[in-house]
Amino acid sequence: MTARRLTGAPVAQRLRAEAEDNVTTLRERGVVPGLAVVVATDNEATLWYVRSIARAADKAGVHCRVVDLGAGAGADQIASTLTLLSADEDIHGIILQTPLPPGVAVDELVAHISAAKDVDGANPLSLGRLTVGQRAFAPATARAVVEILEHYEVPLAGRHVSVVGRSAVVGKPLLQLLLQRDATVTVCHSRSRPLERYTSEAEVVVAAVGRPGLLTGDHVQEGAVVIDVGTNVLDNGDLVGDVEPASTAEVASALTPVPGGVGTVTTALLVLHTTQAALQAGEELASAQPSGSGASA
Ligand SMILES: NC(=O)C1=CN([C@@H]2O[C@H](COP(=O)(O)OP(=O)(O)OC[C@H]3O[C@@H](n4cnc5c(N)ncnc54)[C@H](OP(=O)(O)O)[C@@H]3O)[C@@H](O)[C@H]2O)C=CC1
Ligand SMILES: Nc1nc(=O)c2c([nH]1)NC[C@@H]1CN(c3ccc(C(=O)N[C@@H](CCC(=O)O)C(=O)O)cc3)C=[N+]21
Repeated sequence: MTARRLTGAPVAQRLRAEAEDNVTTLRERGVVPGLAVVVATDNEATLWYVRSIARAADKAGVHCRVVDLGAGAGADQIASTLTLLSADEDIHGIILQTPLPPGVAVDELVAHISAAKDVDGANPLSLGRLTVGQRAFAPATARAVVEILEHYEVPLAGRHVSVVGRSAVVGKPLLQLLLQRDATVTVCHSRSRPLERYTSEAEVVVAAVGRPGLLTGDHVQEGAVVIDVGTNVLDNGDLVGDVEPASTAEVASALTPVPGGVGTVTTALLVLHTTQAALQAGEELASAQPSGSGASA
């Protein structure tokens, strides 16, 4: 079998169109959606990612404010920045980029991002709300996986999905999104041995680990759909996923490429989430300040 390439481009294009519709609606209300990206690192890959978010936002008509606190920023400074942005009316979405300076823990800081502006689902409250089925933004990457599966009409209800990786950014929220769609889900991690025991029984396999070549054709069953979330930069500068494409494509029925797969959709979703947060902020304001006569009934 030669696997079909499930590229992210058509999925991202549809999400961008949705974001542009939202921007048009917002503009009619005199609102320019604003996304703040807080950075405290000089990590090259992160800075590249921040530039690509800023480009995508600009193209969609979303104002992107990069708040670069430098690699020497302390936890207090980052926390107060997030608190200020959470109260800033021009900002509708906030992302805190990792890695953070040594000794600064991300878990406590993300709690300073207001849930309404948490467009990358980083605040533990967002994951909690997602888990019990309340409205919350899922981390863009986790949602990107589901958007790709839905775009290519890969059924999820009643199917077995094996997710490799249990981080709060990908594995855990993805588990919730898949359960919402009635999949049966196995979540694997570094202690799941042998890994193929848990991946070879699944109709859909998602790799989100950060290790080139972790998953091969030997790990998946004939006809499986494989989603590669990994973005690993090799010494020669090449970007590769967690899945060995050649051997996997011989067994799988479909596979997302890296680059050109999940990553492209992730950025589009961050922008879309920001426009959705801006729309929601407007709706909440309207219901909090009733202006018409019927509103007080
Ligand atoms: N395309 C995109 O938009 C994005 C891509 N990524 C990429 O996805 C990858 C994962 O990112 P992230 O979730 O943040 O990474 P983390 O390092 O936070 O988590 C990695 C997970 O993989 C598990 N793991 C490690 N080794 C193995 C192994 N040998 N077998 C099975 N599981 C293993 C870990 O297990 P344990 O919990 O036991 O340690 C952990 O749960 C990275 O390549 C990252 O760059 C991430 C976010 C967005
Ligand atoms: N809390 C958190 N959220 C993240 O979303 C997150 C993170 N942490 N840590 C780091 C990873 C990495 N990541 C990428 C997103 C998009 C591309 C992307 O757009 N890639 C394109 C282009 C790549 C290229 O051409 O170099 C592609 O795959 O086609 C890549 C990588 C988000 N991450």
